[in-house]
Amino acid sequence: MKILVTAATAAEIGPFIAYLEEHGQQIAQHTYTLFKNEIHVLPAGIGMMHTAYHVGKALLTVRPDLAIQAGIAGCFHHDWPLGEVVLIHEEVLGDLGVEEKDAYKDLFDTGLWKENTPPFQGRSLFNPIDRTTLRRAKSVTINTVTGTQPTIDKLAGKYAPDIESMEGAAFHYICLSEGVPFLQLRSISNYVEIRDKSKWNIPLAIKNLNQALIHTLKELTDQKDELWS
Ligand SMILES: O=C(O)c1cccc(C(=O)CC[C@H]2O[C@@H](n3cnc4c(=O)[nH]cnc43)[C@H](O)[C@@H]2O)c1
Repeated sequence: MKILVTAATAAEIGPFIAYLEEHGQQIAQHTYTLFKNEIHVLPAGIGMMHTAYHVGKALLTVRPDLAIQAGIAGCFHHDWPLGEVVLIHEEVLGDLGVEEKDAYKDLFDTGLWKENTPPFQGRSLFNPIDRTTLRRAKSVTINTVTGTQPTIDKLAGKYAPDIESMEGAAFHYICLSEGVPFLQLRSISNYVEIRDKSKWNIPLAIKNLNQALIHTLKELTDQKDELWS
């Protein structure tokens, strides 16, 4: 299988790249063989714009059989442990819309976007693949990391998300539009709360994310024939 592995920053998949260098074989720039797969590695940049451009271009040039987005993320639930890796099965957009009086309306509320316009189902971008042992989670994608109580209340009340990232919805949209099977793995580095970066545990989140990524690739290789049936 040809597999594209993308992250916002190289640091998030640093241990995975080190693993590829040690256990795989480099066959071109950013390209390795591992477990009989051809792995293309792509740090795409933070945010939806960079993800849309770089991942979109890679889908068209590499034509992978599977795309994996791996990254750290914020979590809305304080009883989900820092460092847990989850599989995102549903994505929504959290800050694309208009402010009107005291209310926030997204583009579906305004009528500028219509529900169920492909690849949306309702107002969400779902991943039809669901075959890992990881906890499934719903994520909201935003442009500004949430750090105040009114924004937490707005997002939690409107979308009931588990997780927050800055790229996930763009990744789902691109892969669904191009018909490329995909997985989005997110490791919890922090809680979505009033901002205090000293409480984030990025090293733990990155360590667990990369272990889960390697484990997932091994599992996928073993289950290759039944995965897409
Ligand atoms: O400071 C560092 O050492 C460091 C190392 C690796 C990555 C980073 C990042 O800042 C990655 C940005 C990336 O993280 C996602 N993220 C993480 N927490 C949240 C959140 O609470 N809300 C939204 N996004 C979050 C996001 O997808 C960024 O792309 C720093």
